[in-house]
Amino acid sequence: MVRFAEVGLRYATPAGQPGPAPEVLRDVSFDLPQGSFHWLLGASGAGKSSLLGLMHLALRPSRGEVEILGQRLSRLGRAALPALRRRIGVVYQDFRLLPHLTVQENVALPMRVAGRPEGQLRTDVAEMLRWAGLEAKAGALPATLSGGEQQRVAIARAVVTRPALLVADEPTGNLDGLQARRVLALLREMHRLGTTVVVATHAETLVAEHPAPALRLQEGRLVAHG
Ligand SMILES: Nc1ncnc2c1ncn2[C@@H]1O[C@H](COP(=O)(O)OP(=O)(O)OP(=O)(O)O)[C@@H](O)[C@H]1O
Repeated sequence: MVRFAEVGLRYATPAGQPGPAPEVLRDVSFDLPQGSFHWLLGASGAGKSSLLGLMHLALRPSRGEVEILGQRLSRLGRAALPALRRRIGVVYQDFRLLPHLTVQENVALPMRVAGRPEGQLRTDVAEMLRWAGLEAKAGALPATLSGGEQQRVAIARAVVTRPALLVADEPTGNLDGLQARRVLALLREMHRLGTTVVVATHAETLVAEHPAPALRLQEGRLVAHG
């Protein structure tokens, strides 16, 4: 489902700096089975966001092989990337909702982009809003919602197209304990429904409450997997 083999990642060298930038991920190898749930742990700067960026195809490895949903990136042309990306849901710490669109319109957006018919779109969006406990907020703009509500909109938007892989980058980082638990409950529910889920976090309390296999990074290297 997700396979990394000897992966290295180096960002572009900033202009005016001599030599290549250092590798921020080094020799990272692991295999995540379909339908698994994994925490992604590590100190600030360890490389968690970079690793997630590779998983959701925002980045390409500088060396090694990344295989996502059975597709090897090294063999995938640029033209094939958008279709593969649409099978991956992404949730960010800062929600990244479109501020001028209502909750309902934000959740509908990936379906519009995928060209789904209007009828199916309305049914699926309504179902997602119910699932995320947001029916009463369907017509609201993001700025009028709490952080926890905004993150639940972001999750609904990430999963409305039923992605096979869902990655979340510090999804509870801006939330209090109760809101964080509600957000995590939605991510766990997606896992129960068969989605492969990876959640990067610093929230040790949540991790302790929900024991699951973890990938642990230290200075760009994978130091634990299991
Ligand atoms: N766009 C970028 N260009 C250059 N270097 C970057 C870029 N993004 C991240 N880095 C560097 O890569 C390393 C890993 O950063 P990354 O954001 O992946 O870590 P992280 O574990 O997610 O940290 P945090 O928990 O603070 O979000 C850091 O040294 C960071 O400075």
